[in-house]
Amino acid sequence: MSKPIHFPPDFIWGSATSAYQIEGSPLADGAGPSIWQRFCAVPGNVRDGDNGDIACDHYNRYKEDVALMARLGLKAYRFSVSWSRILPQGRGAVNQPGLDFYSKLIDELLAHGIEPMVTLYHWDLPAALDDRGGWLNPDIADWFTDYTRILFKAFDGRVKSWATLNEPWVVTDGGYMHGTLAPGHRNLHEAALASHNLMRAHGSAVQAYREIGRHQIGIVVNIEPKYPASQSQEDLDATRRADAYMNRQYLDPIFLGSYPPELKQMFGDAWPDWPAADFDLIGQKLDFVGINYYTRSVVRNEPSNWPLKVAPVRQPQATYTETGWEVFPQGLTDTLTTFTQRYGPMPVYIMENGSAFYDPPNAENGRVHDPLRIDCLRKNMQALSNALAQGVDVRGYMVWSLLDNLEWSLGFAKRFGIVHVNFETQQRTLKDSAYLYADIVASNGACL
Ligand SMILES: OC[C@@H]1[C@@H](O)[C@H](O)[C@@H](O)c2nc(CNc3ccccc3)cn21
Repeated sequence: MSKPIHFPPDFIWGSATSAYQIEGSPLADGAGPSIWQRFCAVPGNVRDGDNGDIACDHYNRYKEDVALMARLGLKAYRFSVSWSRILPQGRGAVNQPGLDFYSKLIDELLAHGIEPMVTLYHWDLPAALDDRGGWLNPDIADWFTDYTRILFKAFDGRVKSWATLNEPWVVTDGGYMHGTLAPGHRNLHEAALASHNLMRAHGSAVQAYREIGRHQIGIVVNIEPKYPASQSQEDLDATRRADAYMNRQYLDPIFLGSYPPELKQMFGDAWPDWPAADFDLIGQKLDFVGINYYTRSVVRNEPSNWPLKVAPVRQPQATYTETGWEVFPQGLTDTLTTFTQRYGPMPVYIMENGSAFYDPPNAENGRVHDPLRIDCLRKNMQALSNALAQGVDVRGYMVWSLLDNLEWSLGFAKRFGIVHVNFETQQRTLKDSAYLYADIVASNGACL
């Protein structure tokens, strides 16, 4: 028996995207290249040789896309700023046309009554900074802070919600541990260093915001709850290692003043004793935490798997998405209640939640029927409502994603949008899930 679904009257419903995945025109109007421009140019890095040169052409079509958001009745829109549009060299001279684009986007959103929620870094590091070591160079904390100050000064009068980083775990694990994402490194020592520098940069930017800003700032982390495949000690230990590495690595230093001890055990001499002063910087008070939830993982011990010695266990009865993620809405409830138990009550936003399924437009009527995405959305709404009923202070939900877009190294083949994009014609078509989401927004969930 499912529990009654209820959301607070001021609950904020929105959608989320990121710059490199939707904008296109990466070098337009003086912008500099990012590490994703470089990564996509290396054959084999991205499926089908896809890249962000055009993507959803949002750089030119942002007014059309804001009108879509208004058509859906969205109250907020989470987007990221491309650092190298603002600072083509990553630091130094400001590119005014880059600032102008985001200023126009923000004004268009506000004109439609849609709150802009800005992510300052969503993986697209300026290539010029990568040439100076990127996240491996301790100076990046200052480079990032200088960049964020420019945006705080330019937009804090109109932007009331800022997030420093999107998913430092993915940046580190994909970009420096396994090399599956830009900049494509595979090095344990580099992964540890990049991870810590990301957190130093985060703390430094929050510190700067406290001097300049008047609204709220937080961080966005991905949480994938881990469940042991068995109650054997090996599997219980493996589950704890996986949870420490993916879920606690970034929130513990912010809220508890130290990294999970499992990290030193896993990384060995690749994990130094970080300076105590760094934790004062990292531990800046936040106004909210953004959580991206997609799936859970059932974990077993696997000694042969570098470096965590864990392996996922597929669940035979479960539904899996096109990205191989189990549909497990209970994991959303568990993520939120566990967060509150570990770090205490504080405002939380679900900044990403969605699913990739293959839903081609109907040849006759052009409609895009996406029943599996609808089922996933409905179940996640129930799970979110259950977390609220258990007292978790969830303030809003941003569906990932507004548009089908460039799914990083998976290219355009994996589609998360509630709006279908024909990448040849750039035609947008509301999927059935978009109509449902519009009803959810309009009724504040009462339609469910
Ligand atoms: O994969 C869907 C989205 C992606 O398009 C967003 O840019 C990114 O913020 C995002 N994060 C996750 C969840 N975390 C994750 C886990 C393993 C690999 C990659 C991402 C999913 N997504």
